[in-house]
Amino acid sequence: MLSLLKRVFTSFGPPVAEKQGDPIRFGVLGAADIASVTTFWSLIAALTPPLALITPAKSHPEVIVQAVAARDRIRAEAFAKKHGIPDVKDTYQDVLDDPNIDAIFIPLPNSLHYEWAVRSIRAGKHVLVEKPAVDNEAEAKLLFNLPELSRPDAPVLLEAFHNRFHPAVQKFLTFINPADVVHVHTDSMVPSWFTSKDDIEFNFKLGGGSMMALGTYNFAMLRMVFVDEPEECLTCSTNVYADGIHDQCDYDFKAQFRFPNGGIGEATTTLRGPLWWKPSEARVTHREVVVPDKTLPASQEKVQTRQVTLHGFMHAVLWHRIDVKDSYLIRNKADSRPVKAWTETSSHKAYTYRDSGGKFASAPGEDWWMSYRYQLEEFVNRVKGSETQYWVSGEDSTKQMRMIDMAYGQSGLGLRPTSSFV
Ligand SMILES: NC(=O)C1=CN([C@@H]2O[C@H](COP(=O)(O)OP(=O)(O)OC[C@H]3O[C@@H](n4cnc5c(N)ncnc54)[C@H](OP(=O)(O)O)[C@@H]3O)[C@@H](O)[C@H]2O)C=CC1
Ligand SMILES: O=C1OC[C@@H](O)[C@H](O)[C@H]1O
Repeated sequence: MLSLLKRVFTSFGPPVAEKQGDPIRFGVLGAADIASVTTFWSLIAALTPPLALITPAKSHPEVIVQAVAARDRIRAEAFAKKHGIPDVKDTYQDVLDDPNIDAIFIPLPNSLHYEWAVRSIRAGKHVLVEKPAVDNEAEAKLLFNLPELSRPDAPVLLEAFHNRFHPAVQKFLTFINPADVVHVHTDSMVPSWFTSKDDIEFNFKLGGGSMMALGTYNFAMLRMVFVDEPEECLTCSTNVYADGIHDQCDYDFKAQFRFPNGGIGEATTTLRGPLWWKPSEARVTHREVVVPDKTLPASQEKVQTRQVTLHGFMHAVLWHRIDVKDSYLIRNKADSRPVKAWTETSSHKAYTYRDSGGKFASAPGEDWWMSYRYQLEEFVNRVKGSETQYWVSGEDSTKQMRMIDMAYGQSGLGLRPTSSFV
């Protein structure tokens, strides 16, 4: 308990690193802050820039949050003062036009990601754009194939899929054999008192919907578990506020996808969940496989069925647990009659890559690093031309948007609208 408190406390108030070398100077577009809070969701939303960039930047020796702009300058000034950001600009474009700024963080409503990412890249800036990267696959194809991105000195562009960078998620994947996966259940939620109809998450024009806000994390887990893309969205049922205004924005959904190995991936999310928050969960069931066992007579065989569950795939720094359950059976080959059955279970945690071992074992990190901090580490590595251990490519983000489109297509709510910006 003490170590949990210490870890969480330090993750929100990390030690401040002395800035060194040639730090990357970030500009932030938008200044959502506590002043604009009306619901718990808007509190979380107001925390997006602090969580995703400002806090992680404190402990990173090569990152400075240099400038911010908001639609309202007074609000931007208050935000800058509160977070110790030196420069306030009058407009988002002014941030992009500042030669002192190297990288742009885009925590705007989803429908504005495409436009401001394109503008930033055209201004020669590196870009960290909030998830979902854009509104739909068509936008993703345009954004991630911008000619500026294939030049030798191309800027770095990353969809801020923070949880994927956390060692817990990577460790979880090491227990899975993708070819043998038959079923994956994923769920994520926030309680109903977190949200209100007025949140941007329920505004269709701004790219709202629970699949965009939370479900995309479930979808990414499915894609990572199968190491493949879904062939079809079999079902997608949704609920909406049917009031003539919010009708196209799901406040919850349940979708099922078929993957190329025949396995089924299921995602369910709600922005109007029960009172108590429940950590996100990914539960993977493998098919039965024969395990060689030389101690058995030739007439018998040993089979194993594995289930792997990651509790807390979104906010692993707060708490997570990986449960591995192997069910074994020794049976007669001739008539499948069971001879002996038993179960072996183990639980694992990985707050650092040292803990997780495997191919990323040498990657840096502390147990109090949030997923956002791990993400920032890799973003900086890319910008500096250093090796990255883990990355979410533009191709990956485009496939992610294709999956979201599949689900919205199947749901009948329709794809999120494409930007008119060219
Ligand atoms: N990684 C994370 O932890 C989280 C990520 N997100 C993601 O962050 C992004 C922003 O979502 P969220 O934080 O909920 O958003 P907010 O409602 O807090 O809005 C973010 C900012 O968007 C700006 N904005 C510009 N145009 C508009 C407009 N037309 N309507 C409303 N706002 C506008 C506002 O900036 P200004 O100050 O200039 O007025 C506002 O501060 C989304 O992509 C979401 O998916 C959301 C929650 C958590
Ligand atoms: O995108 C998000 O939305 C919901 C939040 O709980 C979460 O922190 C964030 O990543």
